[in-house]
Amino acid sequence: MSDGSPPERTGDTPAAPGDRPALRAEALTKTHHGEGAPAHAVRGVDLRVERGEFVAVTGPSGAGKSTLLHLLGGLQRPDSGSIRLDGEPTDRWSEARWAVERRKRIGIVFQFFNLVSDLSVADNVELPALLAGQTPRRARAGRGELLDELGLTGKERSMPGELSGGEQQRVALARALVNRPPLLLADEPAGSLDSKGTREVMRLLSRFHRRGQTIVLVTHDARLASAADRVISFFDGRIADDAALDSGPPPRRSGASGVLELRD
Ligand SMILES: Nc1ncnc2c1ncn2[C@@H]1O[C@H](COP(=O)(O)OP(=O)(O)OP(=O)(O)O)[C@@H](O)[C@H]1O
Repeated sequence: MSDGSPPERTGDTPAAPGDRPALRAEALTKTHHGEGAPAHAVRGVDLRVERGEFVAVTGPSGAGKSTLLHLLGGLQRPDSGSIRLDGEPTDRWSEARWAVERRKRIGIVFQFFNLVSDLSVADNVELPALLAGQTPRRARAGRGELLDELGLTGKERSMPGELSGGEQQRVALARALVNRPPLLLADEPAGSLDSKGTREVMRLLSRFHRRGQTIVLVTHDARLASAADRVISFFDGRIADDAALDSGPPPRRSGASGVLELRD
């Protein structure tokens, strides 16, 4: 229909009032054109994530998990398909608009922390808050609260290079969450950590989830995935399985496809 018409009904879900999943992707595709043959990283993915849901996306290397997460966070653009955040279509968002919206409503954490190496811990965490328009006083207060909660009090003036991997990842989490984004996208957030660091990240994600944080987590790690409500198996650019987990560890196999046959 033409522009200006009421929001379209798309996919198999009727557009009921108040029916606003945190995230809705429809028929997403993305092909990377690099040196060699084109990589069909995401091939027609439909995904719905409810508010407050914790979804783990797992699958073999090269399956397209990171690409999917990048699309969901607007870090890459799909070739086709659509993404709605809280029911709002993002298809026409410019890069600048995505940047603004990310600051407000999407926290992103990567495997390699992506901290600014020549800024202190405090500044790394406050920066997104300041960029989002918070007053310095509020940014400082938010930073203090989060660092406290993440067990990093006393590290404010440290530089990232002076911290352990686990500490740096906690700073990255603080930075992703300082604007209290409704949605957290995490790409292998414990990928470079030892088992203690992995446990820490898992505990923190679970804690934020219990408070209502919506989380989409890409991970190879079955332990991390087991903290989620739902595990999506991604294979060859597509969702091969999508299964709810019973709450609380240990996770159980769900059905014949064995979605939790994950190995470290
Ligand atoms: N920027 C890029 N340019 C070219 N090809 C890319 C690019 N990014 C990803 N690819 C290719 O797209 C496919 C999917 O990659 P992606 O990183 O999304 O997979 P993944 O499941 O996250 O893998 P891993 O678990 O190893 O991180 C791979 O074949 C990869 O080589």
